[in-house]
Amino acid sequence: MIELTDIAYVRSGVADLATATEFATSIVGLELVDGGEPGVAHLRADSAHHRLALVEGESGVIASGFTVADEEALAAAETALETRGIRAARIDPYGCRSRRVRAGIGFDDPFGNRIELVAGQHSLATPVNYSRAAGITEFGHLCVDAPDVREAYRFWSSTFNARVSDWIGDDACLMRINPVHHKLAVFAADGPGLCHMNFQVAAIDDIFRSWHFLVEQGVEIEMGPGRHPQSGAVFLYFQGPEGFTYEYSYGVRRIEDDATWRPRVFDPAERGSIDMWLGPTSRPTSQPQLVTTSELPLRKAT
Ligand SMILES: CC(C)C(=O)/C=C/C(C(=O)O)=C(/O)C(=O)O
Ligand SMILES: [Fe+2]
Repeated sequence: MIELTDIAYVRSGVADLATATEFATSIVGLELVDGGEPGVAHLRADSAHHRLALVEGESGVIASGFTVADEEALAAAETALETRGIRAARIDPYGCRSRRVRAGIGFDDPFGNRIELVAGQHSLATPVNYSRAAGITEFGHLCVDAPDVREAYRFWSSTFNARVSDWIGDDACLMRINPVHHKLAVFAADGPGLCHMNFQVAAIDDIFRSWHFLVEQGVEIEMGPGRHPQSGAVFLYFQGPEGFTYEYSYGVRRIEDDATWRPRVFDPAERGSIDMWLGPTSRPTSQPQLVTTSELPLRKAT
């Protein structure tokens, strides 16, 4: 069993880096960190060096990153994956520098989502200089796509320390790797992709303040404000450039007593199973998975 200690980052390919970066800063509120790497924008949300890396090139998600404890754990994970017939490749030194990690490996999950495990993710000591007062406190969760959500859960729970917190029928599986209700979700879709990337905000007021701001800016609101009955979080989903969906949420449930938690199965046909406030619901737009890692050639960091 491979122990994931946290979610690390999302790496996304964008055809128009300037527009995607402008959106991630001025609209979402992330800080643009000077990564010293032409063609890559590193966006910070919390103490980690970055949580979102936008890489100029083909449009689509490149990888979803998770941390493991250290380099020994990473080597053990590589062996464990290979034992299961999953070929994991080391991320080269330039790739590690770009990701601000000491070491990492990449592999495809059974549905074609590119997953990276990393050790030694860099932190920054200075407070985050948010580009807009959106109230962001941290990278909350990420959500990938798969055609068979139950099979995806079998993969995540048998390979990693991921446990289901709740199901939305066979449409979604919400998984935890620590007491937070979910750090990883899998949504049903025809193929692999990134359904959305979530940032937690400090207060319910931040959700509603951002809602007005986003509407004023002409941003497409995909869903919300509403409240998910699974995590109890108040949410707002909105669409960034090139089909990248962002979510803000506030008030996610923590499952402190792991042993007694029983996952619930919500019926997606029930009005209210997605939004307890009964607002209009829609499935967030996904960014498709890039089949080839088209971010190459990686340029040498200065
Ligand atoms: C939009 C999906 C179907 C949904 O309802 C997701 C639930 C939650 C939650 O309970 O907080 C998420 O944020 C999520 O899985 O992304
Ligand atoms: Fe979410």
